[in-house]
Amino acid sequence: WFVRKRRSSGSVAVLPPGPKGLPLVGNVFQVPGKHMATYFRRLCEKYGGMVSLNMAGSTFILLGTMDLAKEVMEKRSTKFSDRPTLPIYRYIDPDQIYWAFFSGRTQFVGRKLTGGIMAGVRAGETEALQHFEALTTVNRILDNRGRGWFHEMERTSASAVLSAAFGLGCPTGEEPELKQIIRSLTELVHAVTPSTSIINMLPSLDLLPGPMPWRKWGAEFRRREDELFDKLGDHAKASGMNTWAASFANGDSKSGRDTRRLINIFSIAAIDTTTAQMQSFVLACLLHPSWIGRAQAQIDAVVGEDRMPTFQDRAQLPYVEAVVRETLRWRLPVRMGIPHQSTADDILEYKGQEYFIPKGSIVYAVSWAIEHDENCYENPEEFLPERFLEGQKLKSGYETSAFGFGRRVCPGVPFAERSMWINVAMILWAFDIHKSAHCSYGESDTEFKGEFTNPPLEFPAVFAPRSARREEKRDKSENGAA
Ligand code: HEM
Repeated sequence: WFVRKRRSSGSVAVLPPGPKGLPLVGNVFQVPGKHMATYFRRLCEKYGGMVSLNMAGSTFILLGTMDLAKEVMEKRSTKFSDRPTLPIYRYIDPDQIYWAFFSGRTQFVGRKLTGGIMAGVRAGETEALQHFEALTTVNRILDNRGRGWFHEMERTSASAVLSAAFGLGCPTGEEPELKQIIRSLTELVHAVTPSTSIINMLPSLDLLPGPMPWRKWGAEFRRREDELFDKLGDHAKASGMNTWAASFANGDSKSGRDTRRLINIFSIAAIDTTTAQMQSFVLACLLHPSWIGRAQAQIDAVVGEDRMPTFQDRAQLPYVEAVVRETLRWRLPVRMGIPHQSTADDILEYKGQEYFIPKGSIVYAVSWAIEHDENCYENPEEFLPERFLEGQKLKSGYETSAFGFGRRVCPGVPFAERSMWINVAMILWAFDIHKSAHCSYGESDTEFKGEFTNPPLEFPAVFAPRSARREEKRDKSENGAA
């Protein structure tokens, strides 16, 4: 456990500090099955930003400040951009179509294709459909008087992605493809949370021969997902539209490699995260409502009552932008990021001490600590959009850890931020959101799912239309992005 590296200068670098573990297994039994991010954050706070854990021989390095995460994952990205594999991946993704979990050729091709797609998103190509989805959400919440709003966030996030990726909008939430994709996602997120699958914790169990439950489940999961994505791909082809699936299907044809399937991870990575973010936005309205009046005053001044916000208003609505940023900071969906793995030994100087990071270390940029670092954010538990504003303008130099770092940074950022912006703008324009009479929802971890992505657990909320005029105007709103 006392790994040290002697430098040519004669000085000795040691592993970053961390809790004492047991012989052989190290800290394995100290890391909780759920809410790992909270445990990691506590360690980062206790040990001063950088922590190491011994997980039965493999080293976990936790980075709990923005500077550390940028130094390791951005400045040293040549050594820190691999992904650790979990034993369960072998069964759920034998062909490595989930490039988010692997490195090498699939990741390279995936990112190249995504670069082209996101250039289109930045140029506004998807704004019309994102506008339409947000408008549908407002209408559905109004029609249902707020009932089912929680799952509406799932519908709108999934429908926006399925429209862009496959030309398949899901306006009712009852579409079988939407239900299948959400079921798939729930199973996947559960399986890839390091502590929830038995062979992730005890890989030697995988030496047992025969039809073990994880093998049976993995094969069945893959079969179902392939069938679903084949169906979605066929739909995209038949639509003749300029979909993301079409770009993936045509991509990298020189090598003859099948790139069609890479769309799988690209679309599912988009849904759970954006859903969690929208649900946390509503939670912020319930638990920390003091800012809402200021946001609505700006929207009212720019947009008025006679039409709904559109992407064309974005530059005039910095407060909405600040709300999106604060939601991403306050309750981010992927609280401990997706880990990177190092491919070479390294030495890092931090607070006057040299620390050794051995090759093969599994490195977490713990966003849950980074975004609540008291040295960067005053009262980090409060929801205060103003922290991103300077007077009426957005502060310059915005940075967030919510989308990860370096070569693995989330490629979907332009799409994600547009979806969040238009939904937040329209919901604030249309509704006053309150706690329902019997809702005692709080902020503790018990109110969150605590897995790989970390949405709040379902809770009721009251969506009161702000005026009869808005209610009347909502479904007559023109598609302002077109
Ligand atoms: C609020 C929304 C989102 C959040 C918070 C989020 C967060 C993240 C994070 C933390 C990572 C890991 C980055 C790293 O390893 O350093 C990631 C990777 C990824 N995200 Fe997102 N994401 C969001 C939306 C999206 C969307 C909309 C898409 C696609 C349209 C997407 C596609 C992906 C893919 C494919 C990866 C894997 C990249 C790789 O390994 O090279 N995400 N995301």
